[in-house]
Amino acid sequence: MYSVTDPARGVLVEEVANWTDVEVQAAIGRVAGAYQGWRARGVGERAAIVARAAELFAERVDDLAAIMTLEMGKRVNEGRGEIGIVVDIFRYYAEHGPALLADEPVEITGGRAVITKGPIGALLGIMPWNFPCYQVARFVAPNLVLGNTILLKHASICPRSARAIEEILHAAGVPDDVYVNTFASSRQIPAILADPRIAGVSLTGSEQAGMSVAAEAGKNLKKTVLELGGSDPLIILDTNDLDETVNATATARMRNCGQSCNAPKRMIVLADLYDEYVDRLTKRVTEYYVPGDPADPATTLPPLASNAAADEVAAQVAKAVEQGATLRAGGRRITPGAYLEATVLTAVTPGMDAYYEEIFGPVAIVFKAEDEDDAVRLANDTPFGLGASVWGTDPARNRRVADRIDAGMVYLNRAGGSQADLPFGGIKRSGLGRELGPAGIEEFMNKKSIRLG
Ligand SMILES: O=CCCCC(=O)O
Repeated sequence: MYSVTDPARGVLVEEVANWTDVEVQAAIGRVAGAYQGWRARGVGERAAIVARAAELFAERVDDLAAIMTLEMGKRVNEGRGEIGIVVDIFRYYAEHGPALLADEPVEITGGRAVITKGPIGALLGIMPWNFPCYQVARFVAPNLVLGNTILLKHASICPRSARAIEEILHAAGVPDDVYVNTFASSRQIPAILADPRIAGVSLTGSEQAGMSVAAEAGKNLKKTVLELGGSDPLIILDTNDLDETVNATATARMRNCGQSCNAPKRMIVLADLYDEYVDRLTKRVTEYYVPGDPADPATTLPPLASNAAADEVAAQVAKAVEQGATLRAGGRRITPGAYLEATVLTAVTPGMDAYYEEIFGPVAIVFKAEDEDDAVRLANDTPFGLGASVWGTDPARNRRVADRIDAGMVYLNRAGGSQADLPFGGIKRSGLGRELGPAGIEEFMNKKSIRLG
C-alpha cells in the first residue's frame, strides 16, 4: 500500500492501492513500446522537452514543497531549495546533453573509428523518500535526453510527489508512455527486473534494498546504478573561527533532519580542538534545533519522515548509549509526530554498532583524532565510501588529506550538497556508478564503436 501520513501529526491522509501484476505488466509494455519512437526523435527535440520540464518544476515550486512537507516532513524552505536543484538538473541536461551525446572520433591502429552515444532501452527507477523530487530528477533528466524510457517506482510514502512529477513531465511534452509512474510493490520488483523488456535499473535507497536489487539485476544481466547509504566523515584540522565551523558543520549534519545519504555523520576533530568543538556543538544543537511544524519557515527541527524512521534512529542512539557511548545532547523521541531531539554522541568506539552503521537522522557523532594520520584512519574505517569533507585553513593540507580519503566525493571547507554539473556517487558499500554531471548521462548509454575504415 502507498500512503501519505503527515509525520508532524501522525495523521493518515491518503492511501493508494498497489498496482496489480497485470497493471505492472501493462506499464512495462508501455515504456518498452515507446522506446523506439523516443530514441528516433532527435536529441535536440528531447532536450527541448527536458528544458520545458525545468520551467514547469520552477513554476510549481510551492506546490511541490508543500507535498514533500506533508509526505515526509521536509521543512518547507528546504523543499523549495530541493526544487531549485531539480530545475538546475533539468536545465543542465537540456543545455549540455546534445554536446555530451555527440559522436567521439577515435584514432585507432590501422584505421579510424567513431564512438556514438545512444540509449539502451526502457529503464526502471526505484527512488527513495528523502529527496522525493531531486532523486527522481537526477535519474530521469539525463536518461530522457539520452533517449531511454522510464518506469518509475517511488517510495511508498511519496505517492503525491510521484504523481506530480509524472504530471509535470507529461505537461512538458514527454509522451505518456515514455515516462510512466507505477505504484508497484517491492514484491513485484524481481519480475520487473526479469522482464527482457527492461534494460537496466537505477536505485537510490538503503544498503539492503541495493543488495536485493543488485542480486536480481545480476541474475538477469541488467545494468545497475546504486546510490546507497553513507556514513560520511567530516574532518576538522583547524579553524580561524570555531563558532562558524560549529554552525556550518551542525547545519550540514542537520539538513533534511539528518536524512541525507551524504550528510556528514562522523565529525572527526583534531585533539587540540576536540573538547571545545564538542562543547560548542552540544550547545548549538540544544539551543538552535527546536522541534516545530515543517510547514512553518521558522522551524529548525522538523519531524523525521515517519514514526518508524524516528523510532529506528532513537533505538540506534539508545543502543549506542547502552554499549558505552556518551550522550551529550538530545536522544529523546518527541510525540505526537515523528520527532527526535537533535543529538550529539561521543565516545563511540569500534565494537559498538554506531561506529559502523549509518544513522539516518539528526545525530552527530564526534570522534577525537590525535593527528592528521589518525583522522584519515578514522575517516576510512567504515564500510561506506560515499562522501567526505575536510575543513581547515591550509589549502595544501586540506587537499593532501582529501587525496587520502576513500570516498566517491570529497568537499573542502563545505559539506556535501549536490549540484547539477558535479558527478555524485560512492564506492565500497555506498554503491555503484555516478549520477549528475557528464558522468550521469553515461551510465545507461550504449557507447557504440563504429569502425569507419
Ligand atoms: O541522500 C542523498 C541526496 C543528497 C542530496 C544533496 O546533497 O543535495
